This record gives sequence, structure tokens and C-alpha cells, in this order.
Amino acid sequence: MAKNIVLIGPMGVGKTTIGKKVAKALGKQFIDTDLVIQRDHGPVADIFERLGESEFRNYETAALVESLAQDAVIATGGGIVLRPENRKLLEQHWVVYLSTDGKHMASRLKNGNRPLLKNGMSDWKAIYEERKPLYQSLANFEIATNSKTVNQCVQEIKEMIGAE
Ligand SMILES: Nc1ncnc2c1ncn2[C@@H]1O[C@H](COP(=O)(O)OP(=O)(O)O)[C@@H](O)[C@H]1O
Ligand SMILES: O=C(O)C1=C[C@@H](OP(=O)(O)O)[C@@H](O)[C@H](O)C1
Ligand SMILES: [Mg+2]
Repeated sequence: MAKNIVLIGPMGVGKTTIGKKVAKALGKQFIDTDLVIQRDHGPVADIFERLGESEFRNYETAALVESLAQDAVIATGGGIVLRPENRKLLEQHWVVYLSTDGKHMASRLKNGNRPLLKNGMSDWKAIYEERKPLYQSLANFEIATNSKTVNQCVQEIKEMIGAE
């Protein structure tokens, strides 16, 4: 199995945006687990509403398995680290953790419908604090995105994996 580059990190940190650009720069396929779920089951917010979070997590694990079988750059959803079985799968790949100190996150979160953020930034902070140790323990690389542009993050990832 090829070693994929997998982006993890909290909601809105830039996994989808940066992942797409890294894939392009490396000439690899780009996969977003949320889009795989959406392709098969409809919009993420609708799944949360109709079926609840635990069914969404089932779909997410299936999407992760399918994605990791490719040779790709993969953007995950922020909650991918919650399930032990997902973490076990990720251990075999290059895991890049996009971190943030929380500044500028409100503007990064403006677009997109995130069903877990009913109370905005206070939910975001609490969820991130809870998951941070999981992101840290899985990461092969960490990129502090706070004061960097999207393109700087892309460049750093390329350098980290030795593509430069
Ligand atoms: N380093 C960055 N600096 C400024 N804006 C960023 C940065 N990274 C991402 N963004 C912006 O933040 C928004 C959220 O990014 P997105 O890729 O959807 O995050 P995620 O997939 O992690 O939830 C996008 O509009 C993106 O352009
Ligand atoms: O953090 C989470 O639990 C989630 C993050 C979202 O993806 P992004 O991290 O790309 O926003 C999406 O998978 C869903 O809304 C749940
Ligand atoms: Mg995303």
C-alpha cells in the first residue's frame, strides 16, 4: 500500500484548502473524506440532522478506508482522530497536523456548514482542546498555520516530505 499524505486538524484550519493545493503541487490525486461521504450519503449537515453523529462517524471510517487505499493527498474531517480504528489506520501514513493558536479562526470558519458548531467559537475551542492530544500523538509533522498563508503551508509540507 502506498503511503498517503493525510491532513488532520481542527475544523476550519485549512485541511481541505491546503490539501487540494499540495495534491496539485505533487501531481497527486486529492481526496477529501467529507466529499466521499457527501458523494455516497448527501450533505454532511443533513447526515448529522437525519441520522446523528455516530452514523456520520461510521460513514467517515468507510470513507477513510477507501481513501487510504489510493495514492493520494487526503484531507480529513476534524473528528477523524476520535475513533481508535481510524487512528490505527492513520499510523501507517504521513500524517500532517495543521495546528492553530485560535487567532483568525472565526474568519476561516465563515464558509461551510459545520453542524458541531451550533454555538460558534466556544464550541470550536472546547472541541479543539479535547482533540488536541490526539492530533499531536498521531502527527508525523505539525505546521502551525497561524501566521502563515495557505501557500506557505503548502510549501512547508512539500519540504517536509522531501519534494523540494
Ligand atoms: N493559512 C491560512 N491563512 C488564511 N486563511 C486560511 C489559511 N488556511 C485556510 N484558510 C482559509 O480558511 C478557510 C477554511 O478552510 P478549510 O480548508 O475549509 O478548512 P478545514 O477543511 O480544515 O475545515 C478557507 O476559506 C481557507 O481559504
Ligand atoms: O470536527 C468535526 O467533527 C467535523 C469536521 C468537519 O470537517 P472539517 O474539519 O473539514 O471542517 C466535518 O467532517 C463534520 O462537520 C465534523
Ligand atoms: Mg475540510
